[in-house]
Amino acid sequence: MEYTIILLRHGQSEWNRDDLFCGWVDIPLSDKGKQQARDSARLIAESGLDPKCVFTSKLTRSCQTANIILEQLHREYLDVYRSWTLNERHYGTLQGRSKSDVLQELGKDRYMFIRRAFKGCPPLINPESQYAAIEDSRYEGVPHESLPLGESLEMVTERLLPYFESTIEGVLKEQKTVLIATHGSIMRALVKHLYGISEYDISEINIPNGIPMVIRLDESFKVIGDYTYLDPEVARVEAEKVARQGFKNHS
Ligand SMILES: O=C(O)[C@H](O)COP(=O)(O)O
Repeated sequence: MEYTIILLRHGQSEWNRDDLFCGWVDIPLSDKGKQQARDSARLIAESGLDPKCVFTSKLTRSCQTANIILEQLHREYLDVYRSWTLNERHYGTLQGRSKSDVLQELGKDRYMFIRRAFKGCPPLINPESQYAAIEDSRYEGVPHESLPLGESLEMVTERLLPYFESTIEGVLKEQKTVLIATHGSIMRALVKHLYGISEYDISEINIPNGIPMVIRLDESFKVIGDYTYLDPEVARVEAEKVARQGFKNHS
């Protein structure tokens, strides 16, 4: 028995386009992001993969990405599961700030430590701030102390894995192929966990918007081979652009 996860970072959001830290702020897809979602659907259809259900975060950009794909695949009837544990990492006080301003203020080492080190955590935001983004009816029922005010990739991993192991693995067992439309930090946390990537090596991995990644698992949910992108060349170029965000002439 083999299981397949199609793992996808949402299409470009308006704040990705404008180079702002986004995190839990609920920003929609840009026009380019909507096109990337349509392109993802085409790549999935061409690959012959046939997802039987979908997971998204509670953030609009991941829901929009999944909706566009389901529409393009004529699969709008599929079950969709949404969880806050698939949200982007909370970027604390950096949410809403320009990446190049933060780079200038903190310097390259600190900026890259916060963005990419496994234990790099942004300064926690005041829950009263307009950009804290946790006081929202979509998080009703989530214990208040579970909602983050700033997270490292390590903290993201701690909130993601219980959901992955309890819910996603259970659904995978029944459905065999699932699509997870989510965020860059969730993808980094998941590939680190599944492929046993070191803390050092994960800091070098950047995830492009809107290019499906395929992960194959055996019956005990161990990975088979390496992960692949459905468009490896575009994924490589776009991942490099993500790495350079905030730096001059990054795009
Ligand atoms: O939340 C954000 O700003 C991005 O989606 C992820 O940003 P990063 O690539 O700087 O971690």
